[in-house]
Amino acid sequence: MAFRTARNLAYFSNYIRNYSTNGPLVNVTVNEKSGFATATLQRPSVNSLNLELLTEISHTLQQLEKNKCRGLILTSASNKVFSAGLDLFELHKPNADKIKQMWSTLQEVWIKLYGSSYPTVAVVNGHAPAGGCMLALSCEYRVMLNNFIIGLNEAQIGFSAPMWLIDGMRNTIGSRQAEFALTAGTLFKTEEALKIGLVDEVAQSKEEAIEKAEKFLNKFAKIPPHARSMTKAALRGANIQALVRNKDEEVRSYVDFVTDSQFQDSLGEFIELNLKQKLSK
Ligand SMILES: CC/C=C\CCC/C=C/C(=O)SCCNC(=O)CCNC(=O)[C@H](O)C(C)(C)COP(=O)(O)OP(=O)(O)OC[C@H]1O[C@@H](n2cnc3c(N)ncnc32)[C@H](O)[C@@H]1OP(=O)(O)O
Repeated sequence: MAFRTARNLAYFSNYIRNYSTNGPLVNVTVNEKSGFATATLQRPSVNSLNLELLTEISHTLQQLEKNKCRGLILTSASNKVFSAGLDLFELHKPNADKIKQMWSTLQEVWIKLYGSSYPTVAVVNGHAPAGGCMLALSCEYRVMLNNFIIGLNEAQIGFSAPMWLIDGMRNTIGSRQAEFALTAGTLFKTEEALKIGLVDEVAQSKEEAIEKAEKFLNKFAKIPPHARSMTKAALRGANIQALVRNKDEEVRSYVDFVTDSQFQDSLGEFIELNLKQKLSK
């Protein structure tokens, strides 16, 4: 067991509380009874993933792994947006070095979350396009609130989701649905997402969603943690290894792609059409 004594659990809780004070963009709390951690993304206003937020998520996941977390609930402080995906303003006319770091940190986040030894649930309490959907897909279970959207809309913005993310979508909703969804860049409403299996349960409130998430995590209470994590690694390891082998090459091609004028034009159009905040000319 990860926490054999109440003292261990108390130490872990304090550790996480202390750690959380250092992270303004991700707040981590631990339920002392269950030992489950809740990581709440809180970058105003839509948790768009810039380098700072990605770095903090990556660091949080590393700390949770180190401290033998018993289960993670990933959610948002906003009651409208879980995460709006990559920060589109940072992708526009970018500094190549920063984009390089951003992409490489995004890969790290996926590797750590998708490959975590502990069980994970996304409480999707708001919209989750693109990178927001990626975070949810990396978890083992998704509980979503009604009247929001989720999906991989990269095609609409002018690029393709990377292979590891396509595989995650395929594993979750099946090849045929994934092909339809990815080529059209479909964003699904909560009920539609439930129907195709992109989310596992729907909840009417965040409290209900957290209850459902805890119920999922509690399913593993009697399963030896090492057996659970070995099985997860066996199921997910090949996808992770494929990215690890190709990490640097993918960063290089992503930087080339994003800095190209054709992508910049289509990104500019997407921002002008879809976001309230406009580009400074
Ligand atoms: C080769 C590369 C391969 C793969 C990459 C794969 C990984 C991931 C890629 C991505 O994540 S790309 C990002 C895609 N994101 C989107 O398409 C989301 C766009 N945003 C929206 O659709 C909506 O804003 C919303 C998230 C549904 C929320 O709608 P709502 O009406 O509630 O809010 P509003 O539109 O008014 O936005 C509030 C505020 O937030 C700013 N905003 C929104 N999204 C982003 C974003 N992605 N990046 C930066 N900023 C964003 C928006 O401009 C508003 O700002 P303001 O308050 O200052 O006006």
